[in-house]
Amino acid sequence: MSSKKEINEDLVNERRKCNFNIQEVTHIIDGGVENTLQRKKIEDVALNGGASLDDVPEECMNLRERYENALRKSCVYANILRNELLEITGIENFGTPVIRRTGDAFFKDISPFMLHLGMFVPTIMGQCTAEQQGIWLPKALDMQIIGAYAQTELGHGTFIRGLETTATYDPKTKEFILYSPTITSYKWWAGGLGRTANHCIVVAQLYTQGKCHGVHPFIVQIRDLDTHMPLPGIKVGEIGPRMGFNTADNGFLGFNHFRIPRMNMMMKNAQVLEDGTYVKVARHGKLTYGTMVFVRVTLVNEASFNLSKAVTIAVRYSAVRRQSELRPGSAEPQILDYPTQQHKLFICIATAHAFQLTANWLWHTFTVVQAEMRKGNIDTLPELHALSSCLKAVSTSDAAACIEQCRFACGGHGYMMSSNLPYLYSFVAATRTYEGDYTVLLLQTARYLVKAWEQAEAKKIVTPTVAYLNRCFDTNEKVAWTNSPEGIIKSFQAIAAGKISLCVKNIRQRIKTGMDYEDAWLMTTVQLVSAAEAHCRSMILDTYWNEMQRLTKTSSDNVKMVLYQLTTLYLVYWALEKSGDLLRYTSITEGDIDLLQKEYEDLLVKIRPNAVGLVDAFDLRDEILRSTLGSYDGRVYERLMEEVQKNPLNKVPVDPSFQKYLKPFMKSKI
Ligand SMILES: CC/C=C\C/C=C\C/C=C\C/C=C\C/C=C\C/C=C\CCC(=O)SCCNC(=O)CCNC(=O)[C@H](O)C(C)(C)COP(=O)(O)OP(=O)(O)OC[C@H]1O[C@@H](n2cnc3c(N)ncnc32)[C@H](O)[C@@H]1OP(=O)(O)O
Ligand SMILES: Cc1cc2nc3c(=O)[nH]c(=O)nc-3n(C[C@H](O)[C@H](O)[C@H](O)COP(=O)(O)OP(=O)(O)OC[C@H]3O[C@@H](n4cnc5c(N)ncnc54)[C@H](O)[C@@H]3O)c2cc1C
Repeated sequence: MSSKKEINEDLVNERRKCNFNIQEVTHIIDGGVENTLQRKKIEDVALNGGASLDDVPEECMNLRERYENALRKSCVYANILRNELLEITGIENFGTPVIRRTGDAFFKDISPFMLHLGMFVPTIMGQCTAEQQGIWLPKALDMQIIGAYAQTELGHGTFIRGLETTATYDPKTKEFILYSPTITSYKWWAGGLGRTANHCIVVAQLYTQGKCHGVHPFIVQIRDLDTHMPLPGIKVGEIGPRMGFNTADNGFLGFNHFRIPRMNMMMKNAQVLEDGTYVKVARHGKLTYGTMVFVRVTLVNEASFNLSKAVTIAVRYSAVRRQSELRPGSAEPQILDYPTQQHKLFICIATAHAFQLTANWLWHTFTVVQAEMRKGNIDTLPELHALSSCLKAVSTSDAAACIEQCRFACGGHGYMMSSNLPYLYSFVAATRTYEGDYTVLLLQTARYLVKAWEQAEAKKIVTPTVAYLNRCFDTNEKVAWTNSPEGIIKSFQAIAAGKISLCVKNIRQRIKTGMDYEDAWLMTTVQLVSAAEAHCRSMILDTYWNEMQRLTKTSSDNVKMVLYQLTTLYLVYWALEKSGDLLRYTSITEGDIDLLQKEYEDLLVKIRPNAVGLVDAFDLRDEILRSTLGSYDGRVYERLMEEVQKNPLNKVPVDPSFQKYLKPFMKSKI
């Protein structure tokens, strides 16, 4: 066991073995040297005070204490945000992943301000007119008002058109009347709504001049700004303990004929004039869903970031942990030396890279589409919706699975809250559901793919992300298998095209048997989800491979080599995972699959000496990792012991409950 200041000897050796320049890889992950410098500057400012601010671990507090503690820290952090960080990032990057990253140093669970920054502010920016932004945005950025995003109801989350809350315009008073007509119409789940927010965005069915115009967003004050009491006509509270997010005060909200001024309707995309006339401004009906698209785009980055934390913890721990013996009497190996452990972990490093590069690419696409829409061109929105839907679904789902694998890789200690792995898992598990459930979003992408297939069939040129359909359309034969990165990507495109084609065929066959289109679609949805997933995987593989090629063009040879190995590992891993599909849609043989397996195992051996270097390259400060198992110095056992001292149960040698329950119980029966 190392002394307090020393770095664990095994980790020292691992770092000595690393044969590439770690900083170079950090710059690639960050998207350039400038970004790394900016990130470090932000981290230095935000974490200047040591960040955690907790004497007792969050997990040792009761629900109320946890909330109060999270709110206390949120105020400290928000002060740094508004007084110092906003100046560094600029308003357009407020709430960027970099800020989100420093936030994690303050909260193991979630800040009650997260939705204010993550959705309330972006919705004001995206859904308000310039005049409305002038009113709300400065107050929101300065946090004079604190908001939530209340869309989901007790009865409906996925099906937004089915929301029941009504906003009825009254031209006499020039107000909207908000009403919750049923128990299922109560807003449910909104983060920050239960105890913290004094305002929220409410998505409600708009009625004017006796007609319903569908769901629209409104900005609503729900609590008095001085007393924080709910305003008359508002019923608000916390929904209760959940798997994670326990400090986010997710809330419920009901309206009893609650009035708001006309101008509180967010009017960028549609307006209600003083006399009650409804005017549609936007050229696309779904622009009111804009905040969701934005958050889905950022969630791909979240998936990568959280996974990079989990795998940093698990790889460092696996270098420190020794277990079993390979031969009788031999020294216990580091568990990282077991190929099965490498199999669990190296794919997680590669996945974090794949999602990071895909997230950067998606963010770029998002900004291009936004710029086009500002010019009045909405043609690229459907493609962005299809892309962000499937990438959000697959990245959050894979990240959750990988984080759980990192926990498995840490054995019993990984189950400790102090490892931070359970927190990471519960956070990322929620991202698979919120902002659009996994299956539901893949089905949105499937709609787009079926249409694209029909266009390809009509010999029309389809959009760039589905361009492979034009190429694959005429191929009746299986695609020729070649074992190369390009060959694997092409094969995945063939799988996607094959699955989409089969879906279209099955839908048409079902219609021929007398089903209407909706039923034929419904009966094909299991295959449609699979087709959308295949399309998404082909895109991730393609983006990861091509972006890594581009980004390493000027890198040193060893960096090129290790990143090539990692990218190839990712491609080969997925080829093996989907070998059934490859057998179906390409000319791959059993012998080829054996070769792939051998290549995969060889790659594990090659990557092994650089494993710790690769996770060090994520450059995650200990304050951000917040893990007894994953710190840079590898003092795992000392930290686990230190944590025990902080446990309130250990403050007295005999717990008072002994006299109260245990002793009488033991004496009660002879
Ligand atoms: C101190 C603080 C510290 C740190 C904080 C700092 C910073 C924080 C920054 C980042 C944090 C990161 C992330 C976290 C942030 C917030 C997230 C937290 C919590 C989650 C909040 C929520 O969950 S909010 C609720 C979200 N709800 C949903 O997502 C609902 C899902 N359902 C839908 O999206 C839709 O209903 C639907 C897509 C399922 C279907 O809609 P609808 O029925 O209306 O449509 P149709 O099926 O009929 O389709 C019609 C056509 O419309 C197209 N369509 C659908 N949606 C869109 C869209 N969004 N854009 C464009 N087009 C769309 C559809 O494809 C159809 O087209 P056709 O051509 O085929 O007809
Ligand atoms: C931690 C957390 C935080 C949240 N924060 C917020 C917030 O701040 N604001 C807010 O408004 N909401 C919030 N939500 C709500 C969240 O957006 C919804 O829970 C989510 O969109 C899923 O909707 P649902 O709960 O209605 O699930 P459901 O739609 O009821 O899904 C249940 C099951 O039915 C399936 N299903 C549903 N529809 C279909 C379909 N058409 N085809 C096939 N299968 C289908 C789903 O795949 C799923 O398996 C939050 C949720 C969580 C868990």
